[in-house]
Amino acid sequence: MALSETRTNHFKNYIAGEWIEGDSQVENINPSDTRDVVGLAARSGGADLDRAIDAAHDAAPGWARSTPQQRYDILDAVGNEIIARKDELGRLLSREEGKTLAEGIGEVVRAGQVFKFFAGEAVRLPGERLDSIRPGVEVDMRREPMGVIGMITPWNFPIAIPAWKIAPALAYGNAVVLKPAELVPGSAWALAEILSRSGLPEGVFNMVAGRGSELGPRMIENPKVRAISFTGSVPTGRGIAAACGEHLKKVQLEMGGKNPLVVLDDADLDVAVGAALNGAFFSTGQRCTASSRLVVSKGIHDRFVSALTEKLKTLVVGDALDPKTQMGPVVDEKQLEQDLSYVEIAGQEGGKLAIGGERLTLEKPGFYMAPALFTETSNDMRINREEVFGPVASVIRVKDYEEALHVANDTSFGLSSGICTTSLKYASDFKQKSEAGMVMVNLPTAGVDYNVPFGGTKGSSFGSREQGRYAVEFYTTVKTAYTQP
Ligand SMILES: NC(=O)C1=CN([C@@H]2O[C@H](COP(=O)(O)OP(=O)(O)OC[C@H]3O[C@@H](n4cnc5c(N)ncnc54)[C@H](OP(=O)(O)O)[C@@H]3O)[C@@H](O)[C@H]2O)C=CC1
Ligand SMILES: O=C(O)CCC(=O)C(=O)O
Repeated sequence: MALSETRTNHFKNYIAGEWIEGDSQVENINPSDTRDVVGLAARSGGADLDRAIDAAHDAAPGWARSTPQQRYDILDAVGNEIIARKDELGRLLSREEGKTLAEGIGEVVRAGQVFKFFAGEAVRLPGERLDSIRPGVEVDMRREPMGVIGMITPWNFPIAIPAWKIAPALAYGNAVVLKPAELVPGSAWALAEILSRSGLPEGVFNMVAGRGSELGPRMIENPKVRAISFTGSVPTGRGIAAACGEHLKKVQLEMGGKNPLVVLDDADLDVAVGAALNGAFFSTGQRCTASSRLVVSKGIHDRFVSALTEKLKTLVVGDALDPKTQMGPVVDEKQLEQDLSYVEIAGQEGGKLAIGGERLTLEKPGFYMAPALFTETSNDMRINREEVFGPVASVIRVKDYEEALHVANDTSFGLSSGICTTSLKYASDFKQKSEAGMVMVNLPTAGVDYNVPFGGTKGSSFGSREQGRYAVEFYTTVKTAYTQP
């Protein structure tokens, strides 16, 4: 089933080893050119979801008994195919989500690397053995699969986020039911299509597309689903956590951020401006790790603002598939309205708009916006408390490192944080005292490695970490076995 840029693609569900139409279909629209329909995607109701969960439940015991070598071979081959097709899959991703082609291809490669990483993890699943407190008794601790894992994924990383949930789940012997975001069904479909030819037994991987508000609660209520992994907004995440609590289901949530990038007087200006530009505006600011608060000390403030403003003046906003584009469109009309409304709110609260913030009308009809930078903001303004999830950043002027640290930590979120400084003392202190799950020194707050843990503190994350070998915690349960030989 090859992808087409000229014919209409049909993004079906994948259930029990078969491609299934949904109850109805929704158009997958290209945000760079709304005349372009990327495909027609299945929209299913509860019956398809129930069948997918049944299929996963039936397949789970067999897959749990598969050998580490079988899992390695399948996951490694999936990773290889994704990487080999990076240009084609990157185009599809950028066409449906709106990040630039370079970012789309980069994300596809990341997804492939994730599969290859977890192929390796499948053959080195750790166990432990301890001496019992009783004479002659042996105690073993083994990690076993959970069973069926339900996954609910967002639109902003349409292939990498499904990949970093699916790959560890399969590596550790679980069966999967994925519900991708309705806005970006193509990339999830392409991944499912690769998995469908990978040699996985029928039912081990299933994908059902449809409205989250309908399928999400139904997935959580189903007793055959043992754990839910979610990435998305805070309100949806909170609802999922509450429902999982009621149904005693293991849950992992990755949600928003209001990530600070601290810039100190002694920072290398080019490094700081580069980190801010990348962290705040690349991927159109649609990253939970985006640097939406730029906390800048007073000695470098004016130089930093002026250099960043100059960069933004020349940032090329346009069609995601045009190689000259440096920032693609916003994902859809609703998100664009949200971004523009925060520009208005920031202005009303006294923020000074240094540049951007308006809707752009370009040659092709799309959801384009000029990247916005606010100055003279304070940390109590809504623009600095609530996640915008678009190309909007604000500068908060502080007097010194101590105030910067305080402002950085004064938030209900705690996903990532960054500091630009040439001082080892401040870098080291910040790494220790920042209340974020991921801390960057002289690097953007966004753009993480696939082989280390990902996640935050406070309102950003809940449950154990994703990615790297720490993912084993969520996707397995520990069995303690006592033996009297
Ligand atoms: N942290 C992150 O990475 C992300 C954060 N966001 C934030 O969320 C805001 C809104 O974006 P949105 O896409 O609506 O985010 P949501 O949290 O609503 O969507 C994320 C996923 O959850 C599903 N979902 C929606 N409602 C429910 C529910 N009641 N139960 C279970 N699953 C559900 C969605 O399905 P479907 O979309 O198919 O209905 C999607 O697959 C953004 O503006 C941004 O601030 C958004 C995306 C990613
Ligand atoms: O910054 C990154 O590399 C990952 C961001 C992410 O996972 C997200 O925005 O959901």
